[in-house]
This record gives sequence, structure tokens and C-alpha cells, in this order.
Amino acid sequence: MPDQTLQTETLQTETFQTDALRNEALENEALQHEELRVTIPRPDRLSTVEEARAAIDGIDAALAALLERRAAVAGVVQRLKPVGGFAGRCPDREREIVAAMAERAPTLGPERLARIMNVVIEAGLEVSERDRKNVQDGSRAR
Ligand SMILES: C=C(O[C@@H]1C=C(C(=O)O)C=C[C@H]1O)C(=O)O
Repeated sequence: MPDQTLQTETLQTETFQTDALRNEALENEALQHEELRVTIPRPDRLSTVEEARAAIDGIDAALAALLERRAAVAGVVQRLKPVGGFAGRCPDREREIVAAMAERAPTLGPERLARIMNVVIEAGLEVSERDRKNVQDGSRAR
């Protein structure tokens, strides 16, 4: 039955096309994102100061990488917003961030998280203002 053969071939081609598109999408995704894998020790499995300190060192290494990336991403927002830097500070957005984080970190709670995130956000704004000034000074010197 030639018709059925044709149909089958067509279907197969479509499947290959879909796979190719899916692979392309995955490759694009991989180019756009990086992955950070963190092994988080369970506190109840730690029984010595050395072990607990080693666990803290591992967590801090991940935190540092995340803070560094967060500052860079927040810097992108500063460049894209009509008013960036400290002048464009957005308390509503900051409250949303803290509320979302408080759901994941209930032991710390919203009040402590607000203090932590205030420092994190201000550090990011400082870095982006410094970078903006450096770019401006560079283009003025040319
Ligand atoms: C990044 C932004 O700019 C500022 C920095 C924020 C941050 O570091 O998360 C949040 C709100 C703004 O005060 C933003 O408006 O989203």
C-alpha cells in the first residue's frame, strides 16, 4: 500500500525534525544557562566542629558563586531599566523577593531575610554604579 508507506515516511521525518528542534533548544538552553550543583550536608549528620566547619565552607563556596552571579544579573537590570542604580531602587520588588525567600527559609523568617537581602541588594547596586562610572570614565578618556 503505497499510501501508507508515504504516510509512515512523512511521520518519521516529522519525528526527526522535532528531535532536531528539541536538541537545538537544549543546546541553546545550555549556552544560556550554567548549572551549579551543591551538595548540602544534613545538619543532624554532623558531629564534630571540623565536619561542621567543612560543611559551612562548602555552603559558603556556593553562596559566593551565587552572590557573584546575582550581582552580575542585577547589573543587567540596572542597565536595562530607565533609571538604574540607587536612584531606581524598587522597594516593592525587594519586598516580593524577601517574601518569596521567606517561604524557602522559614527559620530565618522575613525580618532577618529583609536585613540580609538589603545588604546583598545594596552591594549589587554599588558594583553596578562602579562599573557604570568606569565605563563612563573610559569613554571620556578616549
Ligand atoms: C534589580 C533591580 O533593581 C534593584 C535591585 C534589586 C535586586 O538586586 O534584586 C531589586 C530591586 C531594585 O531595588 C530590579 O528593579 O529588579
